[in-house]
Amino acid sequence: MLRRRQPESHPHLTNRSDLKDIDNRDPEVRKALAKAVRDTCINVGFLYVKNHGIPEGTIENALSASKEFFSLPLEKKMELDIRKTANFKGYNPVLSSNNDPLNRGDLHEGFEFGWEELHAREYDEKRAHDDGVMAGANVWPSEPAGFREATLGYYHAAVDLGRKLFPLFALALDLPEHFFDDKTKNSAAIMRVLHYPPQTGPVDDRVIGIGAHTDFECFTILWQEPGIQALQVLNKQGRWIDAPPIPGTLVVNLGDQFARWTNDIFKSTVHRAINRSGVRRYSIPLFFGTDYDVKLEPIPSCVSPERPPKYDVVTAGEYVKERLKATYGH
Ligand SMILES: O=C(O)CCC(=O)C(=O)O
Ligand SMILES: [Fe+2]
Repeated sequence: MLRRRQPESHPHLTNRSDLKDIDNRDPEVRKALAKAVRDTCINVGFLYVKNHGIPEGTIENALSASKEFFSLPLEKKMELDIRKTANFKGYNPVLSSNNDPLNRGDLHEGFEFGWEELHAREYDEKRAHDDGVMAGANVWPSEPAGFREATLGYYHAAVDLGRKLFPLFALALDLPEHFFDDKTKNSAAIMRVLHYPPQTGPVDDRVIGIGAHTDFECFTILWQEPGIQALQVLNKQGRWIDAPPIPGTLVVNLGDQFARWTNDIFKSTVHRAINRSGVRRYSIPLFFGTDYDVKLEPIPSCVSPERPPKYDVVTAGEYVKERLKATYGH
């Protein structure tokens, strides 16, 4: 396993974790893995994972389905306009979202959905209740054929990975490894497939692929298209550091819910993406939160007289919904 190598002094992020031991129950092995993750969570909040267990074919299927979807005429895609749903599911066209309030819009289009069984299409009442302000079904396009199955296939594989990462983060916080189990029963995970058209012409710093932001949930698992540099991370010195795609790896970055759970001990890292490659770029982030009805209360060991609670307590659903409203403007 490679250890952190001071990303501040590197043009590229280098933090990597090898997840080949993620299913190993040996407490010493798990402690070592958690220790490596801990350092990164506290100092950088962004790492690459290899041996993540999501099959290449699953990634390829989701990617080719989303490429086909994005190549449909705009009117067709707009039938599923994300602004038609109260729970922010569906399609957002180029420039319809704005992640950085100082910017003029994000130069990407996306399609967003949440938990759903592959074979039981009915939305069950219990979930609708537990999801509180975020309750509501997914919406799906009628074409391309197989879009739902291909994207949900990736979703479920990534959720399996996410479920294995929560215990690792708990260990990294010196908590019992099942600390998050009762807070993550419903997989409040949102997946987006994203398309960034190439950005050409005069540079306007206020119109980029996705403006500077932190993610809203606990952590994000991000697949980015190989061979295209676009993603950047803001380091402690306020400099943008490239986070290029590394074949065979996924990016895992921490978000605001973990910052809230840990009273800012875990870092919610500011990042952005700019596609000046001259070709289309695709990416697939999957955001893992605690269940929507769960309150984001600081973990007791992260609070002390010297470190008083930094955030108001809200439920995960209220927090995510507020941020989505600010991003999509409804
Ligand atoms: O496309 C990327 O590389 C980043 C996407 C992202 O930051 C997001 O959707 O929150
Ligand atoms: Fe993000």
